[in-house]
Amino acid sequence: MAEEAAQEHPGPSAPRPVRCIVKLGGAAITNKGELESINEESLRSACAQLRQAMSESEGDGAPEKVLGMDWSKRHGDPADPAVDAEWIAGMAGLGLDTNFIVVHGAGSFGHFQASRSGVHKGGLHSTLVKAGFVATRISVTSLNQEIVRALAREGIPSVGMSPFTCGWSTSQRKIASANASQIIQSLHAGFVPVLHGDAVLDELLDCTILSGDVIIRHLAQLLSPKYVVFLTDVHGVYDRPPTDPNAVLLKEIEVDDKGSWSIVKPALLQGNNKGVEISVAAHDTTGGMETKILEAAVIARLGIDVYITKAGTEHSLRALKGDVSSDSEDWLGTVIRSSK
Ligand SMILES: Nc1ncnc2c1ncn2[C@@H]1O[C@H](COP(=O)(O)OP(=O)(O)OP(=O)(O)O)[C@@H](O)[C@H]1O
Ligand SMILES: C=C(C)CCOP(=O)(O)O
Repeated sequence: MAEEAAQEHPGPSAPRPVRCIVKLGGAAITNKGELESINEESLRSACAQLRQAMSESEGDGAPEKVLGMDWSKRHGDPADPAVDAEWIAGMAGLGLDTNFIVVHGAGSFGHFQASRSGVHKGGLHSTLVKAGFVATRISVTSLNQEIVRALAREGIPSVGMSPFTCGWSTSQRKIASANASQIIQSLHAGFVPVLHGDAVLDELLDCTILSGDVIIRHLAQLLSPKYVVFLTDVHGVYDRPPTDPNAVLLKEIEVDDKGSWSIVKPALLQGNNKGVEISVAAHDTTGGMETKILEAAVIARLGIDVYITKAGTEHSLRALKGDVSSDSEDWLGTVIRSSK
């Protein structure tokens, strides 16, 4: 099935517009250089900021009591988890606008297994690829479980959803089938769906890796969120890899109706048509920052603003709240928007 055809059947209609689709980038929430290692502080702060962005109360300064929803025993915990049943029974509601979708990347989970076995290139007749497919899914779904638990500890009613088990598939790496009805029903029921980049079946290649960035673009086309946020480990898109001390942060990029993009801010780079220089880690199977920019441009062309910024900063909190206007000089990140 062609990608366009896949988009014609989103399933039941969404009750109200999705407020935000957010990518928790693998580079931010994991230690990318260390196999299967979560950056606990970054994950905790991203989840706390998501809660703040969802909070319906203005806040009188007093810390809100959080209804923790992770009632499972954590590895190494001596005691059973505490469940404050009396307090829960007296609660009127969660006080959260949960109309968000979270998608996370793989970081140091999944990419390593996929690149070692070549899952992204396909060929399930090879035992190595088959084993790598299984290993990639074990790795990335274990990260998904940890992220769902971290969100649940912040009182966010999150539910994990894997593209592979929801029946999503590709054809030559492009989304061919991606039924979103379960996502829409979950939103409708007040849950926050938590998807992730995944290993999926491919009509022509047998299998491939579907990036979280591509999933976000697809969901944005289907559900028209008010804005999209990519949280990662750098402040945004630079004119060259940010490891270069002369790299300049691109603060605003415009996308025209043909999909071509141009730098608006900083003014000194306006009209620069040399493009952006990007480096991608050797074990990255989905194209790194390059994929993100391409997918972000498609989203922006729909008239949906995209914010790319660093997780765990005041700038990420503002982005999650949708509080970034075109004249926000003090906001650090890249805004990608339509020129119209
Ligand atoms: N021109 C550039 N501008 C910004 N970042 C760049 C550029 N070139 C390379 N990078 C690198 O891209 C990385 C972020 O992209 P990456 O795809 O790894 O992010 P992510 O979405 O957080 O991770 P994942 O794909 O694992 O979910 C940064 O660590 C940065 O060093
Ligand atoms: C299983 C894998 C490797 C998913 C990759 O997703 P991404 O990190 O969002 O590109």
